[in-house]
Amino acid sequence: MSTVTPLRPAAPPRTGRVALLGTGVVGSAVVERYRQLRVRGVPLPPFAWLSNSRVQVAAGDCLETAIAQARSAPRSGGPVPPWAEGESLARGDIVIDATASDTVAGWHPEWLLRGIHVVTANKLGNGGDLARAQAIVEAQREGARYGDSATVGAGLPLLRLIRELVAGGDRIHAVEGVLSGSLAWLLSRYDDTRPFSDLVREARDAGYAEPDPRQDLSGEDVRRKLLILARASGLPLEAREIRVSSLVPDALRDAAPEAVDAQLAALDAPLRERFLNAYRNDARLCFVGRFDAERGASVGLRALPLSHPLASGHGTDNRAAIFSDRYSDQPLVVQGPGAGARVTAAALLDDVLRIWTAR
Ligand SMILES: NC(=O)C1=CN([C@@H]2O[C@H](COP(=O)(O)OP(=O)(O)OC[C@H]3O[C@@H](n4cnc5c(N)ncnc54)[C@H](O)[C@@H]3O)[C@@H](O)[C@H]2O)C=CC1
Ligand SMILES: N[C@@H](CC=O)C(=O)O
Repeated sequence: MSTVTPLRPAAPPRTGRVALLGTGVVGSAVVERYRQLRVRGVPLPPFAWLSNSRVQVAAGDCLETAIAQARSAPRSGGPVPPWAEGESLARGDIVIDATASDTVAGWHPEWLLRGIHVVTANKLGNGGDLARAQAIVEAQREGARYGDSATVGAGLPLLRLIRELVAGGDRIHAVEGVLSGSLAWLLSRYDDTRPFSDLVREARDAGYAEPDPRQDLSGEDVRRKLLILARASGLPLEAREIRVSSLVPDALRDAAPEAVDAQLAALDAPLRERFLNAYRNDARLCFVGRFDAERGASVGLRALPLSHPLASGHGTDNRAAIFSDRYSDQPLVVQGPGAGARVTAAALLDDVLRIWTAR
């Protein structure tokens, strides 16, 4: 009798492509990293197309040409985004959202329901309206996956850690931390030798700030991150339940987008006063977000003693302490760079790879 080694059925060919929305600071870094990873032989899905608010461009053979074409496309005032009318997405595709657009975030649940995986740096998916965040969780039951590592800490393993603790049966009691990379950078650089507003421009040019830096300075960006973390912890928090102390004076808050730069100097005097008060008391200014399952949630500037664990980071470092059943006395602490195009792009492509290689 001959022995026959059973043949393994051939693995079905992989279908699915990647498409990118947003060709700004983060989107451009995604394209750059995608190219580098391909050269190194990392197995990534083929690139179908990329789009911004003006145009949709097929990736073709040269991604650099495609992104240059998209970035130089003239402004279009149409009400419908170009990708909504252009080549569509199909089941198994992975769409990367590198925009700050509420319209795009509104599509996340719809794409998931259609079997399209979503990978996002845009926090308005699960860090905005609670109903949308819940729809995103529901829609994943259909099989498509949601990659949101980039939305908190620019990919630091903080969100993942919370989900793993929850999956292991731990209850999260509180999370407290410095969750804004741009504000961490600003407050670690500010020493009253240059106006605060100058540093804000530098943070914007370095790619740490939001497209509108008022989103950082008002605490709105940290509020979104706190919502994402709280919801991942099982707390269905609404934006209005977080007390936010904004750093933005009224004149800057009310400025039209094109007038923001000219109004940034309104930040200088109040920030100088807060800095000098902290300095005289041997304290350091830190912008801190905290949610507590029992005591509510808040976001704002605090003067912390130099010995405080949250006062120890450098540059864009985020630092977050997780208190849970198993980490009740000594918190679990995560620290590392929490803003910047390169770390964010890496987090997005990590999620793409996780989805692509798990199929
Ligand atoms: N810079 C950072 O360190 C981090 C940024 N993020 C997030 O990444 C996202 C992108 O940030 P940036 O690249 O700095 O912004 P950006 O302003 O440089 O680029 C935004 C892009 O989105 C496009 N866009 C806007 N509306 C669109 C629409 N309806 N359809 C298609 N494209 C549209 C714009 O045309 C532009 O290409 C934001 O949500 C931000 O919060 C997340 C983590 C870290
Ligand atoms: N503007 C954000 C960028 C990352 O989310 C920040 O400053 O942390």
